[in-house]
Amino acid sequence: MFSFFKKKFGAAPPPTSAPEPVPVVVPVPALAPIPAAPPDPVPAQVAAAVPPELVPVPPASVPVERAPSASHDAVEVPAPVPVPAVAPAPALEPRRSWMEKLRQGLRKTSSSIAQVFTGTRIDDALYEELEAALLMADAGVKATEFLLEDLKRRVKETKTTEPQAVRGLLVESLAALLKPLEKSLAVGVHTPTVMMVVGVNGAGKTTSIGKLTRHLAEANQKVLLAAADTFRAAAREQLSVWADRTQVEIVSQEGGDPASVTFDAVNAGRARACDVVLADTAGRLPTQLHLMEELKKIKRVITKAQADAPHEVLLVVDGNTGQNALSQVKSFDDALGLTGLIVTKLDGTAKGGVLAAIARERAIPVYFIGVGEKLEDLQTFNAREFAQALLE
Ligand SMILES: Nc1nc2c(ncn2[C@@H]2O[C@H](COP(=O)(O)OP(=O)(O)OP(=O)(O)O)[C@@H](O)[C@H]2O)c(=O)[nH]1
Repeated sequence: MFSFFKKKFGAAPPPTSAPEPVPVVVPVPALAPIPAAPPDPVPAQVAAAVPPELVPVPPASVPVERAPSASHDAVEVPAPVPVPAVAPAPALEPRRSWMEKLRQGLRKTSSSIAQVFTGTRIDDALYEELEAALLMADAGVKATEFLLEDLKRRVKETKTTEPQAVRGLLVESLAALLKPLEKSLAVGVHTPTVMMVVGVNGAGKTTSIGKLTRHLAEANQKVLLAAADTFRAAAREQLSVWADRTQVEIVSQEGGDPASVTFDAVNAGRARACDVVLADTAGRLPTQLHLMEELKKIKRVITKAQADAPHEVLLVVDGNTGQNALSQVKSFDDALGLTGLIVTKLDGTAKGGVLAAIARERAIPVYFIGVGEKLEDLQTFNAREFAQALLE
């Protein structure tokens, strides 16, 4: 069973519309393995509709896991004791296969960097080659400068003399640079947690929402999807397919105002006691100012439906676009105030260095990275794993 975030309740929330934020979130930093078999028996018609790589899940009405709670009208609510999340048994095999996928996906980026360390001496030529390789990998000037400085310091401090050992030190430098991007997506503090997902056309928004919904449903979260891409029928259909597969509800409307669809969805999510409302928006370029205004309107309207929402504004970026992805991060962040990123399509890219550029120039948490179209190809971001996959 997946549990990359877990809710722990110290007490049941009061039945009013302004609940105290009693729930404590204990995020688990890494994804547990994908189960090889469905955890529960599922109706035949559901099983038949699900493609082989997906495991059917029980309906979304599965009760949310809550700790035994105090009485509703108890005046003194004991402070919730932060209970360590029940970490899944170390799932070495699946995580290892994820590392293999990541390594494979980043091979185009990593092979040119690996070349740098094939010589016998640590000299200016090595650092110059490394600089060129990092720039070619779209790490950007600032991150490249930072990494070179940091690496030279480590080489000096450790009195390293072997080029291959320098490679190991670069893993340390890169892992340290990327570390601030590492953060778990948490749900459970707000009911529902409202997430708005934005990005340019084809970045992988709908696919990522589908995968994320699946992970959430697996963690017994009741999810409602808002198809706020009201222009493209195919986008709504694509989201409906994911909703069917994951047995979650969807609010969708043909040709309507995306803000009003989202407003209805958030209200429905509140009325139906959903844990998460995920709004898929239409793809747009940051230069299409009227469409960026539309996104701002969707965000404002979400706040009207639920005063403290949206809790997450997630940008999905195509990692294969390198420095372009960085400029998207900056533009969408300036317009909307992003809370997290999902970086897709890191499979087969020569531009995997872009995460370093993001870390150095606009360090917005990367909740997930994607290396393919299958469910298991979207996983939590781990700085050290990424650095190792890229450089070792
Ligand atoms: N190789 C690869 N393909 C991916 C990944 N994530 C998504 N895709 C594919 O990218 C294509 C576009 O994905 P969508 O989810 O439709 O993108 P979108 O951002 O919702 O697109 P619009 O609705 O047009 O804005 C699909 O064919 C996905 O299967 C990934 O990590 N790797």
